[in-house]
Amino acid sequence: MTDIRNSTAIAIGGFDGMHIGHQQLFRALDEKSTIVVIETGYANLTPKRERESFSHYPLLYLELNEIRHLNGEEFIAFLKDKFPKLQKIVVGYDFHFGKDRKYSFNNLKELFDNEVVVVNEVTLHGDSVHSHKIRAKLQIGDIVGANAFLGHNYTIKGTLVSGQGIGKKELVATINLEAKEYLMPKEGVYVTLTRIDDEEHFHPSVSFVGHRITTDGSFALESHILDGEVICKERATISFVSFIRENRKFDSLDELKKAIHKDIATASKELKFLQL
Ligand SMILES: Cc1cc2nc3c(=O)[nH]c(=O)nc-3n(C[C@H](O)[C@H](O)[C@H](O)COP(=O)(O)O)c2cc1C
Ligand SMILES: Nc1ncnc2c1ncn2[C@@H]1O[C@H](COP(=O)(O)OP(=O)(O)O)[C@@H](O)[C@H]1O
Repeated sequence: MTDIRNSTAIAIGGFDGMHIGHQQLFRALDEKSTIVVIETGYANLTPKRERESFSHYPLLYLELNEIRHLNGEEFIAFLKDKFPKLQKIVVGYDFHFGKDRKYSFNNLKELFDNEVVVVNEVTLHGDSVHSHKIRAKLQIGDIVGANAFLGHNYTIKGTLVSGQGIGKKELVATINLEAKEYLMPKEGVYVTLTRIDDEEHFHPSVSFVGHRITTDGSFALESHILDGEVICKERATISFVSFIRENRKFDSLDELKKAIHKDIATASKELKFLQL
């Protein structure tokens, strides 16, 4: 296993999302590098250790409370203690640290006796890429926009829970998931790809996020697999591709069923098109 104490370069930030702005920082790292994650407790795009799926560098997690009181000199000393061979610190143009976020990259440059790389603002179509903007896009169902900022599909890993038991009998079979640590996209129906347990591949799927206002009104995150019956034992991963329609209250299960079949046709068509 890599010993992170041998790292010669680090990138620092919150890194919720591991979006294209963050990826730009990682490009400035060297072979022996570590990503230093400052945990604020608000990460809900790539909560906890999910950030690890989006980089091959090891990650060191620091609680914000551990470092928020440090002044510039103390912060550098803290980093040097963790990384005795440190030669390069990589941060973005808006990186701040210390009490009241008082210190910026300028202070790092003044105080660190080696290289400080400051990555310029990463934008997409003139819009600055940030985690809070990705959250805002997901909350209005703009999956395509969120995915473009992320540089990958928005992905939720959930644990299997039981549903109401009417899906399979009266509608279509679904895998019901719980994923409390993630930001839920706007309520509605989505074209998705779903990975079951530890399978290596994703299945084409259509997913519902929201309160089942037509049936029992409870909240659900559920995925219907399009390429045949599957058995899910413990968990599944939903990768969001695009938004199909809003959540609706139907007058009967029959009408809901018709709508679901239309959703299935939409998702199949879009995913076939993507695979071409
Ligand atoms: C593709 C799809 C679309 C759905 N759309 C709606 C909807 O618009 N309104 C709603 O109340 N429930 C919707 N549902 C959720 C169903 O109400 C739910 O699957 C049904 O209540 C069965 O739940 P169960 O799996 O817990 O038995 C949708 C489910 C799927 C798979
Ligand atoms: N759009 C961007 N362009 C360049 N650097 C960025 C961008 N977004 C974040 N960074 C840098 O990445 C690191 C992590 O930032 P963080 O505050 O966690 O991201 P966000 O602003 O997306 O929540 C910081 O060093 C920050 O300056």
